[in-house]
Amino acid sequence: MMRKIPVTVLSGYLGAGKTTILNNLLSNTKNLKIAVIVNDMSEINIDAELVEKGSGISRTEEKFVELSNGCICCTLREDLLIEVKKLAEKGDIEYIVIESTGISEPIPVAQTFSYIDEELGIDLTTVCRLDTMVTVVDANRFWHDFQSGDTLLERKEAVGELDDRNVADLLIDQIEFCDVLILNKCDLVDKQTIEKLEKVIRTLQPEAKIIRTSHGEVDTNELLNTNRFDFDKVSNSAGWLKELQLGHENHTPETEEYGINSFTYVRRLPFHPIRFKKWTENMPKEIVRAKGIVWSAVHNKFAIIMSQAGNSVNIKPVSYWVAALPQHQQESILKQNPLIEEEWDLEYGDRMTKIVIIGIDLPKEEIVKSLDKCLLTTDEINNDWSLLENPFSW
Ligand SMILES: Nc1nc2c(ncn2[C@@H]2O[C@H](COP(=O)(O)OP(=O)(O)OP(=O)(O)O)[C@@H](O)[C@H]2O)c(=O)[nH]1
Repeated sequence: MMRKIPVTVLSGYLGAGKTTILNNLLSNTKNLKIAVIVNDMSEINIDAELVEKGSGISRTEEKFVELSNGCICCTLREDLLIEVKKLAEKGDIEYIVIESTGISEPIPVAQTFSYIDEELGIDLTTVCRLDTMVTVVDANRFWHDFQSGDTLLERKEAVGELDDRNVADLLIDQIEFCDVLILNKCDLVDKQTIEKLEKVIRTLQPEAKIIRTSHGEVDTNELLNTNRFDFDKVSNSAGWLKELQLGHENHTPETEEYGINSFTYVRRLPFHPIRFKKWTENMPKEIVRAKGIVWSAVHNKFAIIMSQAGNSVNIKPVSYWVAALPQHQQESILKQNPLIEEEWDLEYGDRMTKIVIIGIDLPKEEIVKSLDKCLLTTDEINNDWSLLENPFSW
């Protein structure tokens, strides 16, 4: 059987230091035949030039595949698939490193290597093995970018006019889906700031290996052939998800260094949709990350997902409540999911709100009180909920 080519993917926001890390890596692995796939948004593909010059490795040993005018995660997924397959079939490549654009999300890239693409009929899992998903974070710019509230469009970094992603959402996606997280540019930040940032990132991403670097200098063994990647494991590695799975209503981590803490807000009553929406528009500034399932009184059929990062809040329907499904479906779902059955309420079924809140110096009691004020009052519970106004566009 053909040996599968290991693949490392470098993600990270624009300017975090991906190219610098790649250059260091290439100059330290001169005996390994590495193919580099560089995906740059700009027309001149500056990254590829830098890689070439910086590494000093000849073209015979290196293969550069530049994917132009798009980003790996969406428009050029097809290109990526085809390029990787071509490289693998050539047979003289020992390793593939992909530097994704600063605005690409890691999950679709990982999916490209984990599942067969039905449309193109390409199955990379037979020729490649995703080895490590690396996310590079700029320790100096992180808080500035995270709290900016900017969208990619405002920064002229979007894929197109319809790309409404927020910088904070992108940063959180990259942090929450990785095996190795490089906290780069530590030379520009004082030690205490780095310690605190690392603790926050550790809370957002409890599983990944965190490595502090300056000028992208990192031991190659931390990036290549680490065998760290596992799709299910990394999909469940986000801090908010771990906290949710713990299932303790008032769970508090043992260490609260730097005031970083988290808790889960759980209620079995619905929110008044307008009051809840208002709450999300004025969230306490101490909250860094909040995510969870919400039960809104005008949306009794489907659960809503609320995801906040920095100044960005997304609220949208996610799936039907099991209790809103026909009886026979309910029964088969409950049979397969003892956890849902365990939490089943005789009147409301699986409808409930569970929000994980992660932050710094969180005024927990105040937050809980303000959220409780969004719940339906006893009077409201006794009235017809369907008459409540729906403030959302869906
Ligand atoms: N002071 C300092 N500067 C750094 C460090 N790492 C990278 N830089 C500089 O930061 C700038 C951006 O670095 P790149 O490696 O190009 O970042 P990138 O993530 O590849 O950027 P994009 O391709 O635009 O997404 C360059 O000018 C680097 O020289 C670091 O650790 N400390």
